[in-house]
Amino acid sequence: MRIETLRQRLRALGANPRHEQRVLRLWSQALPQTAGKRQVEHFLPAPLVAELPAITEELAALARLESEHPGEDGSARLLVRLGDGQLVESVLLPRDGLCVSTQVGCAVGCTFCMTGTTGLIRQVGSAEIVAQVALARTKRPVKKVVFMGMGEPAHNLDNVMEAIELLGTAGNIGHKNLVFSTVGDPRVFETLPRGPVKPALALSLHTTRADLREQLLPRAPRLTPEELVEAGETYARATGYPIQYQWTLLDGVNDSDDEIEGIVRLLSGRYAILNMIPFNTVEGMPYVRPSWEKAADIARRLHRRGILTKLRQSAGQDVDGGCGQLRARAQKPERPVRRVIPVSVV
Ligand SMILES: C[S@@+](CC[C@H](N)C(=O)[O-])C[C@H]1O[C@@H](n2cnc3c(N)ncnc32)[C@H](O)[C@@H]1O
Ligand code: SF4
Repeated sequence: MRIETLRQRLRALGANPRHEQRVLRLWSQALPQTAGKRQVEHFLPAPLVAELPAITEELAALARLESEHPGEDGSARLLVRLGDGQLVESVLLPRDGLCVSTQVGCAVGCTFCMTGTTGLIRQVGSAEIVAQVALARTKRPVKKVVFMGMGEPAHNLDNVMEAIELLGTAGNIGHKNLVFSTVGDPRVFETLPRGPVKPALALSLHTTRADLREQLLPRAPRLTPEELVEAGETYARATGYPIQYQWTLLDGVNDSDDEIEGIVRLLSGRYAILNMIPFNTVEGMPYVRPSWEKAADIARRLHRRGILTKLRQSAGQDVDGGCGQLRARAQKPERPVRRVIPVSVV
């Protein structure tokens, strides 16, 4: 469902913009029903008050908790069932963060990502994206939302931008705490600066070699690493937030000395943070997770060369590997849970 459809319905029931905002705030912030009910009945037009229980029930049905898989680092993976029965993953991150899904499946087909193996199944509607946040907020506070779950936000831009606008206003999330993660697409660099809520941007770079990037991200738009960084820098300067470059570290593939030199060449002097994430092993994929020592050594070398580098353990990893694995296992219950020993983050 689109948020715009919900807004139209509220307007048809007599809501003015303030009423609309109030209902959206109660929903997206998962505010307590009792306090909300008193406020709502006091402020809203009678036809809307009469319909509110049905609307509240419909919004709750957009994203229901299927199962919860706690990690050992304060994170938890949530398997979420959407209204039509499709499953997506959200992840409760340490420090009040939440990772949400923007598509069921993904058309980009990155060769290291479980979500990419199915192709695109369907878009996640803007209201379903916000519903993931509302659901998470019934469990714990959410002050940061990263669009790093299943799917490519650039391929579902209208829905993602609509959700961002709501989360950054009625949803009470600071704009720089909304993180749009993408393989990069010219439409992203045109659309994001124009929105009323400008999110922070994470660009999944993974290599400084255009030919290797085409192999690893077979159906990503053909922007070269240089073009990506140039467009990212313009956005960073316009918003005042650094670009987070994502680098899934694949042993023997994108961890060479040449790549390190390429990163220094590309990112020196840029308003940027490099997030290195050692590959989360996905069954059947031809990649190896580098040792933590090797990854830490690369991060230290980049630091010494002036590149702000963070080595990250992706959240919830001890309950399952890369994004989409929990969903894949739910679809095929015989798939075993792969346990990985958690290690500290540099
Ligand atoms: C799942 S994607 C979703 C957002 C967007 N499609 C993108 O690629 O930026 C978020 C991040 O997860 C990373 N990722 C996917 N599969 C991974 C794996 N098996 N191990 C480590 N990181 C992985 C991607 O490289 C990307 O940076
Ligand atoms: S890493 Fe992102 S773009 Fe690539 S297949 Fe996975 S979800 Fe899609």
